[in-house]
Amino acid sequence: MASALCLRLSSTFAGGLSARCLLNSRVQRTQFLHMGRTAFGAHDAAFEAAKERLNTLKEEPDNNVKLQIYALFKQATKGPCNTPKPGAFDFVGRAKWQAWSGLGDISQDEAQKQYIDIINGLAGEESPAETEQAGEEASSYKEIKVTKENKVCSILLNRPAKKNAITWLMYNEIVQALDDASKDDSVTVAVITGAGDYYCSGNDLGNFMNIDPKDMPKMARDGKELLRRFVTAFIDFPKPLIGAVNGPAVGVSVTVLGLFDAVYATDKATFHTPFTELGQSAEGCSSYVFPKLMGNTKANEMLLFNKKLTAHEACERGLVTEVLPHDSFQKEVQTRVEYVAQLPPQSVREGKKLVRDQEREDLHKANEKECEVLEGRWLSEECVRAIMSFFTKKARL
Ligand SMILES: CCCCC/C=C/CC(=O)SCCNC(=O)CCNC(=O)[C@H](O)C(C)(C)COP(=O)(O)OP(=O)(O)OC[C@H]1O[C@@H](n2cnc3c(N)ncnc32)[C@H](O)[C@@H]1OP(=O)(O)O
Repeated sequence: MASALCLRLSSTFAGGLSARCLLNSRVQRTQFLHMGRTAFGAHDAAFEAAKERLNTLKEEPDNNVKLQIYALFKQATKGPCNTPKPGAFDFVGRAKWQAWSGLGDISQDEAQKQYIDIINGLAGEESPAETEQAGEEASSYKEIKVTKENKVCSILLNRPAKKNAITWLMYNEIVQALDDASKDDSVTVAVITGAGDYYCSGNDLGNFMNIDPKDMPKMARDGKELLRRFVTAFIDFPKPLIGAVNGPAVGVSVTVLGLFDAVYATDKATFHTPFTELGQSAEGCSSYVFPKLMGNTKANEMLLFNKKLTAHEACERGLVTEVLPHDSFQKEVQTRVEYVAQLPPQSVREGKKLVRDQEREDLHKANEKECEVLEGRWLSEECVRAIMSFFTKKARL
């Protein structure tokens, strides 16, 4: 069943690439050349250039972006969707159909324009030379930004356009940054925060797309291993780790907060772990830590029944140390972090170790167990359907 349901949004249907396929035959090319302005739109040259640019992108766009590109290409070249809706189990076909029909009757000209804008935007993102030349520390990180200053290592989740959703790359980068901060003697404290209006929207649901059905079990195994390593990096981080929750937090970004040493939240932050809505299950050691922090019934309210907490509720339940006013959040957090940074580092490390050692083994066991259960969940029909709903814009939290 899992393989029948899994999604494959391969690049061959993503607009420009399918454009190339569409125009492969001589007849099609001739038709294309004779379509002219009325059949297409006022941006023909730029549209052609955008198609070429799409083929030269170094990184494949996210699947939902591919869907958008596909839909706009169809609308620009064929007009409004006029094909029958694919059957219930043709998930990819339905996603494509829904994306195209979702454009309604916007004109071919407008579709061309949006297609060009998206592709030019993607191409622009691939040349971020200006920020690097602005004198910032050279860094190999792509989706987080790490800065070290005055003994503080700051890890910024840096995909604001996607609400800082965590991709496979980003999980790896966070593990790498924590490992580096733990070994760097110039660092006494680490802080994690988010760019833009969100702290983090949790696991990037695109992590589960673009998978060939036969590769689903491997994807689940690899995901389990990556998640295990990710959570382990938090359990064993030896220095003080502080969360600066600058906005809403979702999923795995909430659960691992239970492994931080202090969590400061703006009064605009919310805390949401919608695992069962997504056909998934608890991770980040939350099945162990949350009941200890807040008691079983309150933990269940979050982990099983998906209750979204305000910052004050999260503080009452012990997940947040202190709620700070949004307008002075950065400044207030900085004061607290600077205080921790100048404390005698060995003393703080020994103190943290004493506390963590009380439950370290149990945390590792909880992590193992949670990852095992999740591996099975990712292969379930419930989970695949929930992710599909997200990408076809039927369901947002
Ligand atoms: C190694 C694997 C380990 C796996 C560990 C498992 C972890 C479990 C979890 O973390 S479960 C939580 C998963 N997260 C979600 O379900 C959140 C999904 N997102 C939303 O519901 C909404 O986007 C929102 C409520 C976070 C924000 O809504 P809003 O309307 O304000 O904004 P948009 O929906 O328009 O979002 C802006 C763009 O960001 C993309 N995006 C947001 N969150 C995610 C995400 N988690 N995964 C992928 N993409 C995300 C969204 O698609 C928009 O992109 P677009 O502009 O290109 O459409």
